[in-house]
Amino acid sequence: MSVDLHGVEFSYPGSANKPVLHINNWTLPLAEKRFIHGPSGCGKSTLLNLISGMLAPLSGKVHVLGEQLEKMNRRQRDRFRANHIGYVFQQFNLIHYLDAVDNIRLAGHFGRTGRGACLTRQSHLLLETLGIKDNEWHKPVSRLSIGQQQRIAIARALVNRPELLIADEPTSSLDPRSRENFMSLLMSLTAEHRMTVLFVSHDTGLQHYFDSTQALPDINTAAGKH
Ligand SMILES: Nc1ncnc2c1ncn2[C@@H]1O[C@H](COP(=O)(O)OP(=O)(O)OP(=O)(O)O)[C@@H](O)[C@H]1O
Repeated sequence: MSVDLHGVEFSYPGSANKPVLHINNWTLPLAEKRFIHGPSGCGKSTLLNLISGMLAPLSGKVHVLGEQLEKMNRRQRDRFRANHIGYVFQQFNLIHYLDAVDNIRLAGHFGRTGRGACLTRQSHLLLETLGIKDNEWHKPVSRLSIGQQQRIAIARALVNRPELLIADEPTSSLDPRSRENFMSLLMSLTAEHRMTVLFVSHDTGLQHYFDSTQALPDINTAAGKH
C-alpha cells in the first residue's frame, strides 16, 4: 500500500471545536492514480498536507510507503518528504528569482539525488524531457510563461525520483489546451516510473486520466461539522 490512513483526526490550532478531517480508513494502493475532488474548504489541501507530512494528525495513523509518519518528528518527516514524495502546488511555489535549473537543483539538494554535476545533469535531463528549451534554462523563472513554470514545477517534483506524486490543483492557471498537454505529460511520466499519484482538483473533467475518483466528503466524517 502506498498510503494508509487509520482513525485520522485533524483540526487547526485554535480551532479544536472545528474538526477539518476525520477519516476512519482510507488507502491508496501502490501505483494507483487517484483523483480527489470536493467543494472549497472541505479539507483537500489539509489531507494532502497530512499525507506529505507537512501537518501532523491530532490522532490516528498516517502510513506512507510503509513508514509511520505520526511517529516521526518534523525534521524526520521533512527528510522523508524530500526523498520520497514529489509535490506540485497550485501556485507552483518556485523561487521566482532563481532560474529553472537552480529551482530543480535546490529540491535535489534536499533529497537523495546527490549533489554537484550529477544533480545538474539530472536537472538538464528533466528540463529536456519536459520540453523546456535550453535558452530558457538560465532565465529567472518569473520571466517564463505560466505553462513553462508549470513544467518546471513538475521537473522539481520529480528530481528525487519520488514513489508518490501529490498534486494540488496544478492545472488551475492553465488554458484548456495547456491543461490537456500538462495532463498527458504528467500521466506518461508517472506511468513510466510506476508512481502512485494523488491529484486534487475542482475540475472533474480531468477524472478520465485516473484509475479511481473520490469525493472527499464521502470519506471525511468531519464533513458538515464545520
Ligand atoms: N492554516 C489554517 N488555519 C486555520 N484554518 C485553516 C487553515 N488552513 C485551512 N483552514 C480551514 O480548514 C478547512 C479546510 O481547508 P483546506 O484548504 O484543506 O480546504 P480545500 O478543500 O483544499 O479548499 P480549496 O478547494 O478552496 O482549496 C477550511 O475551513 C479552511 O478555512
